[in-house]
Amino acid sequence: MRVRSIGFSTTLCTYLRNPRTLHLFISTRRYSHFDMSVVNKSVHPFDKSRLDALLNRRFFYAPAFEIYGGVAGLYDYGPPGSSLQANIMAEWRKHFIIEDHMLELDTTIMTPAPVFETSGHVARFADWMVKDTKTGDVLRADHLVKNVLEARLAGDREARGLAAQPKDDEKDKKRKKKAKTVVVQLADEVVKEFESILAQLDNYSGPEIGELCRKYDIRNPDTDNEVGEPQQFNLMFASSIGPTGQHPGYLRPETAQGHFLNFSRLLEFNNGRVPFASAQIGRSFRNEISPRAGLLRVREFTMGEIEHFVDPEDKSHEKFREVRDTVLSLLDRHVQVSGSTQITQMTIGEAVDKGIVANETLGYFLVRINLFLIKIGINPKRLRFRQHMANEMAHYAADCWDAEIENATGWTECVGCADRAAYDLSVHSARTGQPLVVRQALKEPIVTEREVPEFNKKVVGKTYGRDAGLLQKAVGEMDESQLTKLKGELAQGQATISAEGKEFAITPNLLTIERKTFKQSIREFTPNVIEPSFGFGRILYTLLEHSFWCREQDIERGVLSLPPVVAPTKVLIVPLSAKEEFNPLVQEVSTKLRKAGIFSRVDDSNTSIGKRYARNDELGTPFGVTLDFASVQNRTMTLRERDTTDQLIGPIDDVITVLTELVQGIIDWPAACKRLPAYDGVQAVD
Ligand SMILES: Nc1ncnc2c1ncn2[C@@H]1O[C@H](COP(=O)(O)OP(=O)(O)OP(=O)(O)O)[C@@H](O)[C@H]1O
Repeated sequence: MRVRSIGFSTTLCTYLRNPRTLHLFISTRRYSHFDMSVVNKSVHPFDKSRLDALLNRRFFYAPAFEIYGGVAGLYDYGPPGSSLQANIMAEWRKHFIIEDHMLELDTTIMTPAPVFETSGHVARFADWMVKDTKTGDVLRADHLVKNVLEARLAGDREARGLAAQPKDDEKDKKRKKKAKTVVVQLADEVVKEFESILAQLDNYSGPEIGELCRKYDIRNPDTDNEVGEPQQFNLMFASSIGPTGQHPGYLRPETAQGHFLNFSRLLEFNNGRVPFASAQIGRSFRNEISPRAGLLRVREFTMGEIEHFVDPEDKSHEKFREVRDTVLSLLDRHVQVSGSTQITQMTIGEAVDKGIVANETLGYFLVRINLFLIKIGINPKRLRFRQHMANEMAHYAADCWDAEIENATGWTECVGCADRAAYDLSVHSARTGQPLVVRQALKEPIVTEREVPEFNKKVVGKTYGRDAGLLQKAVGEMDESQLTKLKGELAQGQATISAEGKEFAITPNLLTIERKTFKQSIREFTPNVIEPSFGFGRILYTLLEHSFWCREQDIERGVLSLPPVVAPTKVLIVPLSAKEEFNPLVQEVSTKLRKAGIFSRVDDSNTSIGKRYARNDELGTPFGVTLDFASVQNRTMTLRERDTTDQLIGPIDDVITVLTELVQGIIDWPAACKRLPAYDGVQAVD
């Protein structure tokens, strides 16, 4: 056994030469000033089929009900997928709920129909679909246009000899397959038109999409048949509650309504004060039209939603100062409407000051979302915030931004962040008669004066009989200046009022108008809601894509460079031999790691150590410790880092201390290399 000690800079160089570890290194906050342009030049270009095979082989997830033939858009997660999702959600709870003292909820999935009638989901939670005119196959209208136009642009690029950039290869291959790309050169104006349509496709209404299909002869790529007019399809799964079937209900398509319906209780819990936020992780269901994109579009998925309730007259955020200087990649609506997808790098402070992002609270959440995604391992170079265009946004929303992450299928919305104004609370309050409002004691009471009309009811009734109500209504609707004028006329003895074609003569014994003083010490208002809404399945899948690479020397050796914070297993314990004398040591290390709160697994399978590590590289296990004969004699063990395959060695307890700090994110690998000597003894491990 040979022990070699190397300096920090040598280790750091090895670490930085590897594009994957360089990415991890840079994405930690401490090194965020590094130039990211060198990242993602992986030796082997990304191959989605290899990743899919790995995820299937290692049972990250698989089609549900597979042995019955499966159902599109329904997936089961296996052991590593479940752990990965659980770890992402645990980090989400820490990053959002605990950091900002949010009030956590767990509300029901089954929801009575009146709730979704009131929220507008029954009428409007729909996508546009088109039917193949001959086979009746159903396609989502906007996705059809997107796929066909993108395929034509890919065909044009090929015809012009502009071989797609390596980065686009995967996308182009997929599109060609999906939309039967033919290599045809398009006129320059047509290319511009297509690019402009694609940049703002979300802005088109159903009938407008129908026009696009006719104008550009967009057909079903599977059959080459024409498609019919777009029709709306409601995405909610309908059900009924109770044995009589008389109480219709729906499986919720988002968790948000559960927050709004509990608003009064939450407000009371928060001592009657806003701002505050509620948060919930839970399942949602959407009957997607044609889910064919793996975890990116499914019919049942887990969401994390935050509803931040804020005073509509003050949407500042007390922690905005802390995040002002954070630079985000923004794609605002004006850029998209001009047909471009050019991203602007801008600090959130500047974006809010210039009115590009509507308010500080929305800006604060965009930064927090950005931080969270980078922390769990999303590549910041492939993350942008896209603002909704006017038609894309709900009519009541004040502003809306999507965190989009680039993957092999293009840019995909993974988090929506909307300012929903007062819409939800107002409609539920109007329907139920329950006041969903904040009552705020004013520091200084507001004193106002105004003219108040008072009828002598007996006299009015006697004089005008049934028309008395008409007269009272007309006076009641008068504004301040009309009342002042009427008061002046009455002071002269008599006045005349017209209402609905009738004339009423009035005298001071019938109506008096007096100036009165009013003191208001309570302000009542419906709070506005800022809503960040996360889909964990989409985040998990894009994270797997961003983490996947193959070793330079062997394309068959896939690695998932998941950061320790989310990796399903943090440490692999590898006894070099199955001999019984190793057992007490394996037990000891395993117990010590468990006590340190580190999830580890023992791999004592009867296979070579290299194969055991390779298997765990595919599972994203960031660290491995090897126990060999020297360990039994000297109580030392080696520590291997997944991405560099570098190894260190030290006394068992020292290695566990360093490991604990690595897993908790207190130190990174280069720092660990300063704490323990390098080991290059038994090279067979790789
Ligand atoms: N069918 C789905 N499958 C997986 N995740 C989804 C699905 N629909 C929505 N999500 C997730 O829930 C989040 C919030 O939902 P939201 O209603 O804003 O999505 P959406 O605008 O309907 O998405 P899309 O336009 O892609 O259908 C999304 O950002 C996404 O992460």
